[in-house]
Amino acid sequence: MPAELAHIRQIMDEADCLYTEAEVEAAIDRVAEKINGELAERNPVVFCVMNGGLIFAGKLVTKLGFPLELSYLHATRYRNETSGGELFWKAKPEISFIDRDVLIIDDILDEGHTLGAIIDFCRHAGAAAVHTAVLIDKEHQRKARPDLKADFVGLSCIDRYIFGYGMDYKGYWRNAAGIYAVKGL
Ligand SMILES: O=P(O)(O)OC[C@H]1O[C@H](OP(=O)(O)OP(=O)(O)O)[C@H](O)[C@@H]1O
Ligand SMILES: Nc1nc2[nH]cnc2c(=O)[nH]1
Repeated sequence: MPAELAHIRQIMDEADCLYTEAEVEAAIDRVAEKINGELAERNPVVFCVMNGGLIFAGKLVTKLGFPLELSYLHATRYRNETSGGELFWKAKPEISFIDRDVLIIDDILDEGHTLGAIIDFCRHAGAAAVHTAVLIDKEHQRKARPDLKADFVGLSCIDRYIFGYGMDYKGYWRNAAGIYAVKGL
């Protein structure tokens, strides 16, 4: 086994489980119920933020009981590292959302640079309203805009580097069926 892959396996072996699969699934159910209550009549355009938003968005939208259009955008600032840098747009939204409600779905609200920039982008591009859903909100005092909260939040977590349910450790373990914190980070 390549040394790098052994390290990736060891990360899982030593990680702390913050939320089990059952706990995350229950949180996704709760978020879906809230969105069904608030957006069912708004005909939103839904954007998954790639890559991390993939699992949460995929699971969430199947629980939304109203017609919606689903697409993606790709903005990244961690680029498989464990600390963030400049936001880089890999793909801007292709579906027009001028004068429409938009729902942005992402995995994690950490410092908030990513979600803030996406919200700004959608507003400047003519969205009527921008709604945001994140699977998990990390609790600390380093938020880029302390007033920026996601409208729909599944879970919250302590200030550690986490992976699973779409979130990666060096590009791996987005597939982990639970949310884990890396030992020592
Ligand atoms: O709140 P912030 O500190 O801005 O961090 C949150 C963002 O970081 C992750 O994306 P990342 O840049 O790692 O790309 P990825 O989705 O491909 O993992 C995550 O998916 C969020 O989009
Ligand atoms: N995988 C992962 N991506 C992030 N992006 C911002 N914070 C995190 C984190 O804790 N884990």
